[in-house]
Amino acid sequence: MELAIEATDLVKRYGATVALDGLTLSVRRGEVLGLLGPNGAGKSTFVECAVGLRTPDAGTIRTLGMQPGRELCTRVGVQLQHATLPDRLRVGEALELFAALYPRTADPRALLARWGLERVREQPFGKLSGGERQRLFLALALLHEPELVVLDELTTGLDPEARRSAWALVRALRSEGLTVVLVTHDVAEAEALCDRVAIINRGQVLACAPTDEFGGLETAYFSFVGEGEAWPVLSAR
Ligand SMILES: Nc1ncnc2c1ncn2[C@@H]1O[C@H](COP(=O)(O)OP(=O)(O)OP(=O)(O)O)[C@@H](O)[C@H]1O
Repeated sequence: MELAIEATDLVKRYGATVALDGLTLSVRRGEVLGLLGPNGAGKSTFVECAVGLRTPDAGTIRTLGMQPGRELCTRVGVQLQHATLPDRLRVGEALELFAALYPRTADPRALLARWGLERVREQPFGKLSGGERQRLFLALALLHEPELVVLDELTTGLDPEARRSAWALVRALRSEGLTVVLVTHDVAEAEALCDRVAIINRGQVLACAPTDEFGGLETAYFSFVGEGEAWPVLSAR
């Protein structure tokens, strides 16, 4: 079976914090793989290592058959959790700017149409809604027609309608044969979109299986991860 990402015994430390603690995980070509785990589990660190934005301290990782690095950037699209753009940059300008970085791209106008961004083409980034920003980052991640796309908390902060349309977009990418790594906190989202799910905690993969084999992902998630810290119950009054 062809693998899009193959990581073995990855370790990544930030000072005293161990973000990845011997993480082993494979992503198959053409699948939507969900990475599910609590805050600080190491999900973002893993995808950053996979696309070459961070270098692991130990272990091995290959993405699309290559050592992650600069050469990967034409083959991988990334929508990162904390991505931002200058407030005054217009949507159309952002696409043109990014298009200039790649030797070959999709037609930016077609992308604007596909992601419902034509109406806000002249809008500066700072004036876009949360959903429009997410769609712009998706369009930018797909501009160079990558083989693998990493979506880190794609739907966080989106209203239910925008979330539904983001889900439809992920399904469309899958049907086009792209490999998608979807980082999420949302069990329902993982259940709805992912072929397989990896449950990650404390820098390790606790379970990785086809989504329907978990027999109720939410129950499985809590049995692997635990209930976590209890939050104080706030009075409604
Ligand atoms: N640049 C950094 N410097 C120091 N510590 C970091 C850095 N990035 C991440 N960490 C720490 O590494 C651990 C893993 O973080 P990471 O962002 O990979 O987790 P995550 O699963 O993506 O979390 P979240 O769901 O909250 O985004 C956390 O303890 C985090 O505080």
